[in-house]
Amino acid sequence: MIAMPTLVANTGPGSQPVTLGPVLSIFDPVHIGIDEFGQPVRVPLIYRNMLIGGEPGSGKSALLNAIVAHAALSLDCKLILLDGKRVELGQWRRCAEAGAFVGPNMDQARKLLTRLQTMMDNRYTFLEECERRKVIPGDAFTPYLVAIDEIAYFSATVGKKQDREEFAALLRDLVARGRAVGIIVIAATQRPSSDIIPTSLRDLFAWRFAGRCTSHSSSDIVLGHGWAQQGWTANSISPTNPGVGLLIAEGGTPQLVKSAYLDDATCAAIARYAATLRNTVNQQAATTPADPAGGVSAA
Ligand SMILES: Nc1ncnc2c1ncn2[C@@H]1O[C@H](COP(=O)(O)OP(=O)(O)OP(=O)(O)O)[C@@H](O)[C@H]1O
Repeated sequence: MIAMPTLVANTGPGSQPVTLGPVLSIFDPVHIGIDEFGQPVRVPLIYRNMLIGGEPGSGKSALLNAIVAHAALSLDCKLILLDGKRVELGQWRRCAEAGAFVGPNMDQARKLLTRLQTMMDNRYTFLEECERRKVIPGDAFTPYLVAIDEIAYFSATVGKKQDREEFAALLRDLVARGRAVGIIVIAATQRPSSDIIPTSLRDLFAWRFAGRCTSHSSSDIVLGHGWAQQGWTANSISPTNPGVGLLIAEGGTPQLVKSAYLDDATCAAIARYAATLRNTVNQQAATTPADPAGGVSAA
């Protein structure tokens, strides 16, 4: 595991470095909750994607926020946020890249994913020329975490059919090809139906979390066909226990997890702290071009 470094910023020529506080790394496993035995559940997200499904109120946004919190505190990761409701991920707006917080605007969503797709292709060209297969810690390529709450808003609800199809195709391409170049997609949907999550798309997500679902088949749409018949169904989760869900990894068996929960005040406090860290790093990078580390180092 990569150690949690402390960010040290130089405040100007001749001044003493200022310690800002600890930061995380997106190359570290992300704490998403506890298992049935109260043990922490940490999932590696780098080179992977996660699909979060479940009925309204099952705790999807809460899990998404816990993951975004880790990414926001990881200064080796950039944030792209798409949130049709604006308030689910809104607290992280200042941590996102410029222009990379998209609310209920299909046009902006398509343009953002198109830019990401172009960047992904450029990164592959670079890796190919360097005879490498993937990004690594400390690389010139910073990983991106793309959080979407909720997929169906863009892929099935708003805009023209052609635009929705284009959005779905772009998302599929990013999920399919983005992993090696450091693009991590975490997407939530309250409609785990086959028109929103076709098997071909679901199977591209290495991690899948099914919060309480209204039916066995909705649960299977998230986890994979046949799990309900084997007794693993998110339909049996109590509606009075939000945040509980079944987590499955590629090729694994579902595991019961209670997701970590950050209330609004805690989320806001972490977001403010992360935004301050990020601003400091960006300012240092802008004002001290002669220093290859931008005047900021992780010590
Ligand atoms: N892990 C958790 N622990 C405790 N309470 C939780 C947890 N996750 C969610 N909750 C509670 O459940 C409520 C609903 O959660 P959340 O908004 O994440 O659901 P959702 O599935 O995203 O709903 P929607 O689809 O309507 O957006 C939260 O406001 C919170 O009170």
